[in-house]
Amino acid sequence: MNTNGSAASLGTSADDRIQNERATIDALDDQIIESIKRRALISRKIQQVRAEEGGPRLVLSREMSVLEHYRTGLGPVGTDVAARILDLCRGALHAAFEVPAQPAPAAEGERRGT
Ligand SMILES: C=C(O[C@@H]1C=C(C(=O)O)C=C[C@H]1O)C(=O)O
Repeated sequence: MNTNGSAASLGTSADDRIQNERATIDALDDQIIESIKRRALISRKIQQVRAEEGGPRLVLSREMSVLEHYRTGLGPVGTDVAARILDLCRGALHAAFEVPAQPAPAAEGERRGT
């Protein structure tokens, strides 16, 4: 098995083409990752503004139109993609990237050593 995932050895030009295309894929993946992070930050700002005004953090009707947007763009699988992205924007991404790992505060009895 070579680095291109093929047991047969490919010609140099095929190898080069694959490496070039993979560089493009990696660059596109970087853009997708950055876009998801940026989306999550903006989504969180909107959720915070609404919460500060006493509203709900999440709005189902808006989420339905986001799902529909992805379904229109990507077909049925777009709904799954959108669902995962919405999930990340509800907090999973912030939890993974921004909340420093801290030990849970000690319970009352533990602090007193009782
Ligand atoms: C960002 C918003 O708030 C929440 C997050 C959404 C999102 O990440 O797209 C959509 C609806 C809301 O549940 C919004 O209302 O636009």
